[in-house]
Amino acid sequence: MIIRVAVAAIINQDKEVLIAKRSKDQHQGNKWEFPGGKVEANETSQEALHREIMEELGIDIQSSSEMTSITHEYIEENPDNSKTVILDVFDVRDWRGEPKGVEGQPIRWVTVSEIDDYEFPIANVEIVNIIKHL
Ligand SMILES: Nc1nc2c([nH]c(=O)n2[C@H]2C[C@H](O)[C@@H](COP(=O)(O)OP(=O)(O)OP(=O)(O)O)O2)c(=O)[nH]1
Ligand SMILES: [Mg+2]
Repeated sequence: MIIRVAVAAIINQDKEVLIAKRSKDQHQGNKWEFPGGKVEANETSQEALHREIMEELGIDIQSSSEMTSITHEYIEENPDNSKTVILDVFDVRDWRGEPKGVEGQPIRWVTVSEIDDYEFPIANVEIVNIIKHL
């Protein structure tokens, strides 16, 4: 199974990035993530980004730019559970509203020097690296 995911690196004026905690029942549960979700059929990644970020954080993205795209294969013990994710990552600096964990998920603004204190899915290594060098 291959799934495309739209992901936001939301960065504020203090250069902090917004992270959210995945629930224990989700794939890669209990890890921190950059908010986002699956791209649906008949939707571009950028459209999915705007939709998911409104659903998850209640904010309206005003503009976003492509940051990177990462393909990663998660291999599970049960091969039926293995999946390849394509993470289309966007740099987001401009939005309307105040982010909230709309789905009850903990959210945090973290600085580049704090980011290594959080555990992310392995596919996120390159994203974290890019953010550190912005
Ligand atoms: N949102 C997000 N997903 C990530 C990141 N890193 C990473 O490997 N993933 C993986 C985990 C999941 O397999 C997939 C994203 O799915 P998701 O669970 O966020 O999708 P969704 O918001 O549509 O939610 P759901 O209702 O299906 O749970 O991508 C990340 O930083 N953010
Ligand atoms: Mg999601």
